Amino acid sequence: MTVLDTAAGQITGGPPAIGEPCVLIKLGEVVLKGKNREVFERRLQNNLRSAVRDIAPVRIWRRHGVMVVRVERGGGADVATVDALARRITDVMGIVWVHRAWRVGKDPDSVVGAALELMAGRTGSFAVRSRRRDKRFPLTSTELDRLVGSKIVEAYGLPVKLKEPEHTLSIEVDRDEVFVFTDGLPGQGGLPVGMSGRALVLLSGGIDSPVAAYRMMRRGLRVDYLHFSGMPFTGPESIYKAYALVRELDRFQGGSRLFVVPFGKAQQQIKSSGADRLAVVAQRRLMLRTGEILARRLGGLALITGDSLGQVSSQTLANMTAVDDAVELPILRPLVGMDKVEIMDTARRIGTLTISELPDEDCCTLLAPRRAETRAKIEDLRQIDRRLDAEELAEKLADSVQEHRPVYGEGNAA
Ligand SMILES: Nc1ncnc2c1ncn2[C@@H]1O[C@H](COP(=O)(O)OP(=O)(O)OP(=O)(O)O)[C@@H](O)[C@H]1O
Repeated sequence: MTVLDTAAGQITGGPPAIGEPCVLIKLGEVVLKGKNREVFERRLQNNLRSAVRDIAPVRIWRRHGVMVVRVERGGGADVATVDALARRITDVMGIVWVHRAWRVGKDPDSVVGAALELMAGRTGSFAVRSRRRDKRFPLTSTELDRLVGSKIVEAYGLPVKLKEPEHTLSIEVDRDEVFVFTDGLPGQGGLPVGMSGRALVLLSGGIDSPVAAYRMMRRGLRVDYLHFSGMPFTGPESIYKAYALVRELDRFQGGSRLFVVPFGKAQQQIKSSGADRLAVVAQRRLMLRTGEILARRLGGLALITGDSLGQVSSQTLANMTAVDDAVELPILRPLVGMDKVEIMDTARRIGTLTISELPDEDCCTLLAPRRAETRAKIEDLRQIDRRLDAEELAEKLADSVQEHRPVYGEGNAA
């Protein structure tokens, strides 16, 4: 266990001398939820507990607009564990800032000890900002700022800069304790996963659909994933990619499920139905029909795709409308107004870009016509569907689905 020797500001062995390391969380839109706030916070607390389950058992407290995550008594509240908790919590949706903090007693020495530990190893200017909610504390906020500031200068020689410092050390004096923390890590924002219900993501091996999944989880949807492979006419590479993508995305919700449908034979049927220039849109309609059946079985309320208006010929407004016509569930397209560069930036940040860029034999290349239709007519597509008996075909495809659990565990939302 690591702890601090307050006088020297050094980490040494033994039980904590100055207080308890913990994590402070600033909530995002949850705070705007009025009467529903209670429900949102409960959901967030459940998600937090599940997300950190393999690091440490935790207790979560609400205090003055923040949440405090503390390791359960006997759970090993050392600095390294709490650092790991803070990093993991940055992936839990619904949180704006995550601070590794010290919860200390209401005496100036403990506050100084915590401040020295948090500032150890830093370079650049700093400022101390104290807030005193309990006026019985022996120092005013200005006196506390000065005391802690001078100890940091003495220990580490860092320059004080009150305007736009590189580091801000915050001290909050509450009724029973004091919290000391630094700038912290940005969270994902948004709403807690599970708050908005459940939906099914159509996940190709490409760049866009993983970003679409991320954006909808961030709006509180818990998602399942559906991938169509070209099997038996392609290799399993696209499935491996989908698997790797789901593993990466799982850190935002936990317990993700991937459903895979071998789609090669259905594509052959589309080809021989004479769909020609309409083949890509007809195929997309069949994918969504299949997705709708599966989503209903899973309790999903919507389908999610990575379409972005005008990005490829199948994503014109006319073609999207023609796809919508095949299903009753709403199709959510969170990327519809985003540029490719913006989508790629997000993919890079959430860690899916390098996986999406790996080569694979996409199922959809099997069907690419020489010139794809950009203004598909719904009546023509309905005719193709009748020739295919699309309703029954979609049922068969949904029955042929194979379920995978790329990450084991129960997930962090109900
Ligand atoms: N093989 C597939 N399995 C599951 N969904 C798919 C598949 N192919 C396409 N989709 C869905 O249809 C959307 C549009 O696919 P399309 O191939 O036209 O565009 P894209 O820009 O290449 O998308 P992506 O980058 O997600 O592959 C995808 O974002 C995805 O939601």
